[in-house]
Amino acid sequence: MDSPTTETTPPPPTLSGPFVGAIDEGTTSARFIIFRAGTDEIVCFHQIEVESIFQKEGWCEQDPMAIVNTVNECIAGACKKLVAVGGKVEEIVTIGITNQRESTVVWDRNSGQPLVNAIIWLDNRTTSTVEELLETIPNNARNINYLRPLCGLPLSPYFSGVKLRWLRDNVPVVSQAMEKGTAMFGTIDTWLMYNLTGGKDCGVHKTDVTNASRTMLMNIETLQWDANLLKFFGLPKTILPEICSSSEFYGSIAQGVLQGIGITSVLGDQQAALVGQQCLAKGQAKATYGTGCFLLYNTGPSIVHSTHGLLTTVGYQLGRKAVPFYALEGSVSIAGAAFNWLRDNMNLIQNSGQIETMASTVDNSLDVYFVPAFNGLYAPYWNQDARGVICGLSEETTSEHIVRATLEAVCFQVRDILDSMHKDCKIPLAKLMVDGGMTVNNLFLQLQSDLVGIQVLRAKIAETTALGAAMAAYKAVENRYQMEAPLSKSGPREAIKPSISATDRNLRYQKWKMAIDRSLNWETSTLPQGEREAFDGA
Ligand SMILES: Nc1ncnc2c1ncn2[C@@H]1O[C@H](COP(=O)(O)OP(=O)(O)O)[C@@H](O)[C@H]1O
Ligand SMILES: O=P(O)(O)OC[C@H](O)CO
Repeated sequence: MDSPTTETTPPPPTLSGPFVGAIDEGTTSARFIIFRAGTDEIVCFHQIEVESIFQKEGWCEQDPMAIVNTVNECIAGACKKLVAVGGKVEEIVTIGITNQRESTVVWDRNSGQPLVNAIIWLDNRTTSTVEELLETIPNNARNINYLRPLCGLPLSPYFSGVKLRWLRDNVPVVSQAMEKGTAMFGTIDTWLMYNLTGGKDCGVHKTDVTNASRTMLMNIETLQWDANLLKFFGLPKTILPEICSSSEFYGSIAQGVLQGIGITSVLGDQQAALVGQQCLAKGQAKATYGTGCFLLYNTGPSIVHSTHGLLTTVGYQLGRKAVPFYALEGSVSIAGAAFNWLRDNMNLIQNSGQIETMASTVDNSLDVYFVPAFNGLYAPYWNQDARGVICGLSEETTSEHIVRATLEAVCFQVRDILDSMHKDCKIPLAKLMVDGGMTVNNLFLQLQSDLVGIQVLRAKIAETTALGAAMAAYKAVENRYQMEAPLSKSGPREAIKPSISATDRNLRYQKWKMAIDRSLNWETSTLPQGEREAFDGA
């Protein structure tokens, strides 16, 4: 008789914690990433695209409930993967939130339901609101920098206060709720926090200093809502969340797989990337290239007011009693988004993997310059009437030249910002830390280094934004954690150095400036009298 065989099942894999989770709710996608605590090691993650709704030209909205549902799906998906690789969800010690900034949600205090779709940061329906607000500035000054001493920002459709004012003026359900005291406002961090911690039943209504610094309603010195700013925008204080530091206990998750786990950090995504890149000392800077591109320069505890078109913003405040660190920011609204446009509107590419291949088949852009000012130009121009232009087309121009010119457009916009930073801070940057979706593209990073004449250092991991939120969250629960300590054991960052001459670089930059001139004020430019009559009569 055969002896019975004993079937041995392999023991399940084990992976010990502690772990830290980070929600990164970006403009194009949401993700939940689980890190090994205190390191940049990603254990697993789950990512889902979020749909934008374009109802009218220049408008961009998202469904607030879809944002919450997507984040919950990402959390569930990543936790499932954690278990699959042998980890335990109970070993997630805390989580952090990082988010697309300025995007504005208004909801009802009683039902917890949104009153309107979220107005996304790059929506420019509020151009006329800015015009109306400019009219109210004393002495007919019409100065976009009027509020800068208070909030560090110029008047622009970009910021939440302007979007809220538009909602008050144009959506009766919002203005009525504001009058009755039943409206609640939040940027995406606040909306997520409220829902994750229990919604209408017990959800906390809080934001952090970095997100609040993008509303135009927070005083950049006191870090509190400012009565004069609220009066200027005609908004009631009752709608506003409590402002907290970027690293402290906010509340606990009310239900789902992470029920009971605390949320201990909140940072706007660009500030989170500053932390994730460990730009934690004055004089360090990073650029994140995603939908838009955002360059932040750490100015330490001092507030530097830009006179060259940059924003003054809170970089981070890592604890209730911690000293806040500030940053100068150069914001570019269209970076990777220009490639989405080449794909969806122009059919020039099918996917982002093709960008580098196509652009590499030509030696240069054949003197083509593309200013993708689809919704105006942000820093340093702040010209809401600028529109996109492609200059220098010839019979020889091919799709490849246009794809390459699109990469160069992002690089030139970063040069615009670095020139402003140099003027504001006097010290030129020696190197630039880079991260974000576009930085997988090697040719792009070489062009960036060439066109600015600076060494570019690629981040070790692509998810520096989520990492920054995870670091700030862990700091709130683990006293011994040193954020400045080396995160990665995998050697130094990859450095990309300039390979063209200064003369070549400057000539190309002059051409870029000529293209910028053609793009500025396009929307409000009038035809000369004779031509206008001919046009009207046609
Ligand atoms: N290889 C590439 N070359 C250039 N751009 C790219 C490449 N891969 C992705 N992108 C761009 O990067 C953006 C996505 O980056 P990501 O950091 O995920 O954005 P976000 O945080 O804004 O959601 C998209 O706009 C996409 O067009
Ligand atoms: O979605 P991203 O990464 O392009 O970031 C959006 C910014 O926070 C807008 O200010």
